[in-house]
Amino acid sequence: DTGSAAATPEQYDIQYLTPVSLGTPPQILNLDFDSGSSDLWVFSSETPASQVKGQAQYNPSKSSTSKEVSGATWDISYGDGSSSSGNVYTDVVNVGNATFAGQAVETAQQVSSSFTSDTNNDGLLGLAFSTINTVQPEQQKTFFDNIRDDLDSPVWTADLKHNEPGTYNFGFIDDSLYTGKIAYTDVDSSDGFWMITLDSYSVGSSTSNLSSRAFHHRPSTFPSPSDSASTPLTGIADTGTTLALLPDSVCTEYYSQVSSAANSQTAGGYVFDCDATLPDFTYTVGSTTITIPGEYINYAPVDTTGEQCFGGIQSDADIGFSIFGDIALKAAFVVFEDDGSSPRLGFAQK
Ligand SMILES: O=C(CCCl)NNC1=[NH+]CCN1
Repeated sequence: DTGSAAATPEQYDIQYLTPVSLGTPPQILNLDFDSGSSDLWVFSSETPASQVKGQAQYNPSKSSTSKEVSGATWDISYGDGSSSSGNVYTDVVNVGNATFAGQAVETAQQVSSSFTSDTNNDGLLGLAFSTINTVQPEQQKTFFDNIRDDLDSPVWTADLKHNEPGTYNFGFIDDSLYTGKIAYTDVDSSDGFWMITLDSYSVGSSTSNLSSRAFHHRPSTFPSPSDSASTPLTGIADTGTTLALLPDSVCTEYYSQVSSAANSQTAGGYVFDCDATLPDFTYTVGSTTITIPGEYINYAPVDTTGEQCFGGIQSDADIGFSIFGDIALKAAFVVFEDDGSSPRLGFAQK
């Protein structure tokens, strides 16, 4: 079995929506595929009308294959402070022809205001590890965990793009979607996330040739060997988070290259003049180097005046790890591989 479906960005690539078929006859909802969480939940006939603003709603009573999971409930909160909760059914779920008959479909009886106002988002499809699925008393499996053994290969891939539709594939690696080689790195799934360590990063036109060998009489003004060219970054690959949330030291290093940049309390992060030229941000996984173009990091205007813009790189302070969100992932072809025992993440240029 394999599946392939489009990942279409909302404005400013704030999130990517993918059509999913639920039930019999098919009910199509557009869901946010989220490698940072593990619940498949949908706006439903059980969602109060006051909390629905244009979203499509899954109606289990209109599906001949839905079954209520008696006594099961779910309740989830996300890193951005949004939340939702409700009941649980199983039903047929089809993503681009990859199908599972008994997928847990979590129906929302409550959604927080940011979901209500997100009118095109009909729910989330979690793709982190099932150990953090929130259904009680019997935890449920993610769509990927359910279909993994039926897939040609135990992988799903993300080819997210800037301001244009990309692709989520299940069960196969489409070699036409990337260039060069895919470099893999081990995943620590102990917290339920696709947590990895990037080998290094660099800001702007790389100074990484200032290796200790090349400048053994390095003037004191040159970066020391501990500079970014060899500093690792540990964080989660999270398709459900819009920005790249990185350590304060990295943010300081990055925005020190942008003369108009300031860390604004009122805006909630680093802002700069919208006409600023931003440096690229590069990260490496093994022998593969991924460059996020500076223009991707000029994320969006702060307000309708369009004078100040909000950065795509922001601080990961108070989270405990970095979050490599869409800003970081859309520059790469990303392979999420899990054979059930030793998960890996693969990165390639494209
Ligand atoms: O919640 C997180 C961060 C986990 Cl540390 N990512 N996924 C998501 N979905 C909606 C908003 N954010």
